[in-house]
Amino acid sequence: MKKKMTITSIKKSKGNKPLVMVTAYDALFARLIEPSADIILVGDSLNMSFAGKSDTLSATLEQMIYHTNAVCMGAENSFVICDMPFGTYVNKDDALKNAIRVFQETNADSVKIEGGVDKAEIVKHLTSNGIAVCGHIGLLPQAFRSEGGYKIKGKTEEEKLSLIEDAKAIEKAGAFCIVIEGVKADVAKEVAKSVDIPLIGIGAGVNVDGQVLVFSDMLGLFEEFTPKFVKKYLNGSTLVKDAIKNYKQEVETGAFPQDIHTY
Ligand SMILES: Nc1nc(=O)c2c([nH]1)NC[C@@H]1CN(c3ccc(C(=O)N[C@@H](CCC(=O)O)C(=O)O)cc3)CN21
Ligand SMILES: CC(C)C(=O)C(=O)O
Ligand SMILES: [Mg+2]
Repeated sequence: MKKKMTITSIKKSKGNKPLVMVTAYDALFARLIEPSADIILVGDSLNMSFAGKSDTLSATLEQMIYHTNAVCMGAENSFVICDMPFGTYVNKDDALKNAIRVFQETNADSVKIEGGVDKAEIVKHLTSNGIAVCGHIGLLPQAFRSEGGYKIKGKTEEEKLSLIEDAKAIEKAGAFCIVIEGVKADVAKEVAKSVDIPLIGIGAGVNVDGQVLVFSDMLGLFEEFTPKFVKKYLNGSTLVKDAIKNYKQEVETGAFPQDIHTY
């Protein structure tokens, strides 16, 4: 059986072994992902990939708690991180109240918060009250509407310096790791070198301390869009559609059910 990672072992992995993070939204997939993943992220991307919405902004705390419970049921030996959804950490009191709900109502090991220098005080308030926090810097999906799209970061010297400041501020606030999303690879490499906690990349190149992908993207199940950073390790949608088509044919021709499926 797999040994569950801890805050300490995750921190120690920096410079030793890349961390493997995958999202999951339910017990079924969490169980399939658990053997290979170091960390399972219950991402608010579930609002798109599970609930069919066009961005993450309308995900609710109740939804995140529901899905986190399902994931924890399927992956009892995995370190589980629950994304704090949009609007649930606008100030430190709200953030703590809502993160405590996640800790009391699920078995999550940590929460994730989007933002850098501007969120450092909130991160500090959570970590000093017993909530382990994973940061998230660079492209922030919850800023989709305010920024008018998903914008790759680190394209200017100014952006590079501000990413380094973000990482340092989140580290100083007590976070044990940081997701860095949609950042030029050479810049992400420098950001990773500027802190002692692991930086887990998504669309941030290979010179970081780990990688995260959305499971439905990497399994080729999500057809709405495919960011450049996604590699499809399975032709999921083709396999599923072909299987259902096969079932349809067998139902319509009477080839299914056979004797072995019949009482
Ligand atoms: N299924 C899924 N996968 C994800 O990776 C993901 C979600 N959902 N939902 C939340 C956010 C949104 N993410 C996204 C979505 C789109 C792009 C995208 O279209 N990127 C463009 C580049 C944009 C630019 O150049 O500024 C691309 O071509 O990759 C990136 C990240 C990452 N997250
Ligand atoms: C893309 C990952 C890092 C995420 O935040 C999510 O799945 O919601
Ligand atoms: Mg997210």
